[in-house]
Amino acid sequence: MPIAILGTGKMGEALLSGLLRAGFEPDRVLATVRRPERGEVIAERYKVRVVPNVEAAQTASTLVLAVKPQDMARLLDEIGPHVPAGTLVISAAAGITTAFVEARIKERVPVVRVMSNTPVLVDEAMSVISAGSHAEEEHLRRVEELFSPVGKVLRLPESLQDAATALSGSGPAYFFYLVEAMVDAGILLGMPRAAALEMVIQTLVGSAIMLRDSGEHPVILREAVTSPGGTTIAAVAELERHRVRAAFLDAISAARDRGRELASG
Ligand SMILES: NC(=O)C1=CN([C@@H]2O[C@H](COP(=O)(O)OP(=O)(O)OC[C@H]3O[C@@H](n4cnc5c(N)ncnc54)[C@H](O)[C@@H]3O)[C@@H](O)[C@H]2O)C=CC1
Ligand SMILES: O=C(O)[C@@H]1CCC=N1
Repeated sequence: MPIAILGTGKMGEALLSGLLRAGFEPDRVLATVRRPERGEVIAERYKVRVVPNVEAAQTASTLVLAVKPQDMARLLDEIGPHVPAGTLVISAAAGITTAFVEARIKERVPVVRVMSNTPVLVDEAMSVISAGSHAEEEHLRRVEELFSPVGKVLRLPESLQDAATALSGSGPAYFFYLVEAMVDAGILLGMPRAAALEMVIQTLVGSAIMLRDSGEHPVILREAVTSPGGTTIAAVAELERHRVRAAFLDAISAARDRGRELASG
């Protein structure tokens, strides 16, 4: 039985491409779109069948809902009466609770909420999953099987999903923002733009791999770079003076709060 992505935008396409890289046959994957031109692009690029939402809901044994939170109620109103019992429904939207999805589907179906992130495009996603009230161990395992080929999967209680959205769902944006800011700093110091970008990206990649593979706490890794009376501490002192750590705490709390608001439109 096929799997269907409903709402094949940026995240839906990233998940679709991940499923195909993980070995799903294109003829076992369905996609739905709002705009026909987008449908042509998706069908041409991935050789999957683009179908109406109701057909996807009636045909697929697993549905991945990847529309924007603000569009979720309308999508569920459309497909809710047609989703057969036993269909696994995976919601990938920020802020939308499993209860919100369950309440709009006529049959009693297992719902699993997933917060993934765009590194799914390079098989390095962080996907946080939580079970809805009718989802059992076997459903969580099926979701793990779907998402583990494209990155890490972590089970957490649904009460932490908005925090996960703020931390890892939106997280790539914070690193890209940091890269932009560091490249600007390089430009300020007279570094050619291309050289600055290359230096910052390689520094980020090297640091990320050290964090992942060394098992050391980030404080230890930072201390190893920070010589007494040296250059790094001069920079860290400025970051502290500008309250960058406090800004991160506030920023990520704001993202969590925004997630909580999204289900109400
Ligand atoms: N972009 C990201 O980094 C992440 C996004 N998400 C979640 O993924 C979801 C999608 O986000 P994006 O891909 O960024 O947005 P997007 O706007 O690129 O994709 C949504 C797609 O759904 C389509 N759509 C809307 N209503 C539809 C309907 N009734 N039937 C069929 N298609 C419909 C839109 O035309 C659009 O192509 C959101 O709920 C977001 O919270 C989750 C994690 C990360
Ligand atoms: O910005 C957003 O609302 C989505 C959810 C997580 C990442 N992007």
